[in-house]
This record gives sequence, C-alpha cells and structure tokens, in this order.
Amino acid sequence: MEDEDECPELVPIKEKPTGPTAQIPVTIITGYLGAGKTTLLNYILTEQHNKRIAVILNEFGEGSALEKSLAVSQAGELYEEWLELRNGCLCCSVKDNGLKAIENLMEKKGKFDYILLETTGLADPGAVASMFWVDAELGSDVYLDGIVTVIDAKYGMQHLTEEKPEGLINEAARQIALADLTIINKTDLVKETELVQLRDTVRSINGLVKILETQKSRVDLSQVLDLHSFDTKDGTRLAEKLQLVKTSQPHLDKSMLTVTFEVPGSVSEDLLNIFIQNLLWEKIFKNKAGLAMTVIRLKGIFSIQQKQKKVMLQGVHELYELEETPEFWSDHEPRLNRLVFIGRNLDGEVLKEEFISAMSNKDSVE
Ligand SMILES: Nc1nc2c(ncn2[C@@H]2O[C@H](COP(=O)(O)OP(=O)(O)OP(=O)(O)O)[C@@H](O)[C@H]2O)c(=O)[nH]1
Ligand SMILES: [Zn+2]
Repeated sequence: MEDEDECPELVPIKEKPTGPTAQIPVTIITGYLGAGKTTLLNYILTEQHNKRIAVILNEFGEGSALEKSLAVSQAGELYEEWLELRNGCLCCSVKDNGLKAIENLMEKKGKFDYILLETTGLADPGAVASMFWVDAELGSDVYLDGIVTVIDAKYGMQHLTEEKPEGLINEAARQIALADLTIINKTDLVKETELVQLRDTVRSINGLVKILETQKSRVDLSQVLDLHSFDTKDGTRLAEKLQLVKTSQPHLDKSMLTVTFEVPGSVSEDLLNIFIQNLLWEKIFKNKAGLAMTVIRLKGIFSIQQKQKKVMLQGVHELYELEETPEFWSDHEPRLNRLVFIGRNLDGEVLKEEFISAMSNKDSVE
C-alpha cells in the first residue's frame, strides 16, 4: 500500500559496516525435495525488510513462476544471470550447489548485505557449510550465519523413516541434524497429532535446534536471519543454550540423535584435540552394540588449562574449530566442560567415559 501523500517511513541510510573487508552473512536454506525452500526464499524476497539480500535459488524446484522465469537456459547450460529486484534484492537461479554463484556474486560486492543460498533437496548442507571454513578466499568474503532446514509437515516423517542402504545416512535426518533452525512447513496439510509426532522426532534428532511451524513458509524474518550460529563472540548464549540440551530418546531405529554431558575441571588443549580427532576423523569410538559412532554436528564450551577465557568448539562433519570466546571464567564459577553431539549410533555414557579417560591420559603429553 503506497500512498503518495503519506510521509514515507524514515529509514536510516544503510552503509556497509566497514568497507570492503566486512564479511557478508550467508544463510543456507536446505530441506528435502519440495519441502518449501523456494517458497521461503520468494517470500523473503517480497517481504519488507531493510536488507539488500542476494538470493541463490536452485533450479530443481517444480516451483514458482519466479523460479521458472529466472532459469535462463543456453544450449542446455544454465546461464547464470543476476536479476535486480525493485526492493534492492538480487536474485539468481543455479544448477549446482551454489558456491560458484557466491564467488561470481562477490564481483557485485557492495550491492547487497546478505546472501541466502538454497541447496538442492538431497544436498548435504554440511558439505556446503564446510566450504566457508575451508576455502580461505570465500571465507574472507562471507561467513556462515546459519543452516535453516525446511521440513514438509505431510511427508517429513516418511522422508525420515526411508530405509537407506547399509552405511548411508538418511538425507532428511542429516539436514535436521545440521540445522540451526528448522521450519516445519505445510502445516495446513496435517492434523495436530501428526504435527506433534513430527516435532518430537525433529527434537529427538537435534536437541539444539529451534523449531518453527509455517504455512507457505511465512515466517518472521528476524527468526531466520542473523542467527550468528557459528559466532564465537557470543559464548554466554551458547553456554546457556548447551545447558538446556538433553540427551534424546531415539524415535526412529538407527536414528540420528543428540547426546550431551558435562565434566568438571579444566582440560589440556592437546588432549582435547586428540579426543576430537579420534572422534571425528578416526571414528574409533563404538557404542555398546559395537557400531562406530558418527558425529555430524558438534558443539561445546571448554575450560582449557592455563586459559582465562572460555573456549568454544564448533564442528560440522570432519571439520572443527576450537576458538577462545571473549568471555572470562569468573572467580566463583565452577570450571567445567560441556559437549553436545548430534549424530548416529551415539551413546552418551560411552562418550563421557572416553572423554574423561582421554583427558586424563598423561602419557601422550610431551
Ligand atoms: N499446501 C501447501 N503447499 C505448500 C506450502 N508451502 C509450499 N507449498 C507448495 O509446495 C510445492 C513445493 O514448494 P517449493 O518451495 O518449490 O519447494 P522446494 O523445497 O523449493 O522444492 P525443490 O527445490 O524441488 O526441492 C509448491 O507447489 C508450493 O506451492 C504450504 O504451506 N502448504
Ligand atoms: Zn526449490
């Protein structure tokens, strides 16, 4: 509703924060085929917001008119074209995982201040997310703000229970395990009881994730953007969040789940690194049934010997980072270590024992 006579709302001119070195946040939008990813992005593009958002759509959607009109095909190859929308947003449609599009987008630096990236329905968002950590050039331009997973209220349960060949991870479960936010979409198509069941299952997979429910992916944007899920600046918030997490009761056979524990005291950084590498890289820890534990997402807060500040752990698949937060351990605060693991075949008791034994292993310290 534009009224010529009305005084336009005053909006401060948004300058780029600190010139060419400022990193742009990227939110990865993932979710199983047809869950409502493109619908979410189209909604965000048309919603009022004070951001200049660059949106990268994947072109697999049976999708909307907007999506279709953007897929410009040239001799069977997708020709990547950025369209500038009236509200200052940029949009493009791509065929691959979108990282190339981000690189190309960087040539337009200064024209946008946020990137939303839709992955294909079967994509492993962890692999996409890892690129922002591994690729130094990409990493200096952009940072990962969060992974948002859209779930189909009607078919989500079915996707989650699909049997995969031995050893393979269910893609839908992996997408939920890695999510910082999940949006259960298409709630118009299900009864409350089905919704409750799906919500409980999502929670059992990922004890850390925030869950929203939507129709047509209509969501409050402040809940989706600027999550700062991987920031080390906010150690307090992570510590509080990790404290609320509970070890979950698996809802599905062979399912992904969350386990957590706390161990008092301070640990050696070297031993901690060895423990994490044994867990993520060597995969030497087994549950009581003899199955190797696979961790997909890892978070933690640690008290490291000789360090006055809290140290944060972030892990996605085999990549991890230990980083000091700006926050000091206060004098009265008990020193402790808290870990949250999301993955398969996890046994919290076994992991805790392994952690304690690894931290007290004096032989491997030089
Ligand atoms: N009934 C119902 N349909 C919806 C809702 N949200 C989206 N849809 C429809 O679901 C279909 C798939 O939506 P998309 O947004 O293209 O899903 P997507 O996740 O991008 O799909 P892919 O890119 O193919 O994986 C479209 O026909 C949408 O109109 C909803 O809340 N309720
Ligand atoms: Zn789509």
